Amino acid sequence: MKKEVVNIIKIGGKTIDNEEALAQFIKSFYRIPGKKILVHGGGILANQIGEKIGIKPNFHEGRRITDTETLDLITMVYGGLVNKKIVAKFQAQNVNAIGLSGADGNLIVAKKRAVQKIDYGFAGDIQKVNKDLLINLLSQNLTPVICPITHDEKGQLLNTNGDTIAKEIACALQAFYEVNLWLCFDKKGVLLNVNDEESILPKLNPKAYADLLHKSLIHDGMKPKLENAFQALKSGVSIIRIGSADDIDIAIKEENTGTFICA
Ligand SMILES: Nc1ncnc2c1ncn2[C@@H]1O[C@H](COP(=O)(O)OP(=O)(O)O)[C@@H](O)[C@H]1O
Ligand SMILES: CC(=O)N[C@@H](CCC(=O)OP(=O)(O)O)C(=O)O
Repeated sequence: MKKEVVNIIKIGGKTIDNEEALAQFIKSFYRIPGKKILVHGGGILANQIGEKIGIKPNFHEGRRITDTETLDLITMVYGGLVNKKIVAKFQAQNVNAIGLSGADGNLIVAKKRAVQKIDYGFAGDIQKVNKDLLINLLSQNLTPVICPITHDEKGQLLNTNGDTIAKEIACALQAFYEVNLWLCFDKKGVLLNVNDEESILPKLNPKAYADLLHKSLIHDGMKPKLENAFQALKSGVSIIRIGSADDIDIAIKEENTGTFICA
């Protein structure tokens, strides 16, 4: 029997930080047919608000190092400001959205990352996704809007990369739905030259990715994004695309846009 489609879309900090881009994205999201889940980041806003109150951002290979103060900051920014603003904007479009962190409904259980070469602080590695909760919410025509915060079931909140959350949700749901995973960011796709928007790679397979890594053409947040995309591919997620949140309208019309992740 053909499975129903669920679109899992992640938007990043640069879309959230731009009122116009966010409004446009929300309008386009409304037009995507079928069931939908939105995962959002908010890294830029967390950096900006942090700077104002004396909390400096600290990253290693695109992943934030999260001390106690930073954890409080990101809980307020991702779980409060960003999540609730997006939910309200959806309600204005008649999309009945429900905002969740990984602690709500025990949605995402994670383990604090063990200190190895780098101490990432309160960063969570996902152990379990409550797929039954998501299936239940989707069946009631609710649209989950998920912020990048997880918990350890012992009362500790943890910071988890938004692309990783979207990937883990995609993997957890792929046995029940035909999952389309869209990792949206500020550029048109994976670029051969990060300074040239026209150098977009329409397709990327693991071998070509290894080659790009070897040539140091992938850095910052693109590294975790692509690692997540290839893990989703391995787990059997049907369609994985990396592209601009501005181009989601084109993508809905089935026109080629962004970078397709393929085997
Ligand atoms: N080869 C590449 N193609 C496109 N972007 C790249 C590439 N290598 C590094 N990047 C950088 O990665 C960024 C995306 O990662 P990130 O900022 O974490 O995204 P987001 O927070 O929007 O999900 C891009 O804005 C770009 O600066
Ligand atoms: C552990 C880790 O890196 N967490 C990310 C979560 C937010 C995120 O993914 O936001 P963007 O998509 O806007 O980058 C962070 O705090 O930056």
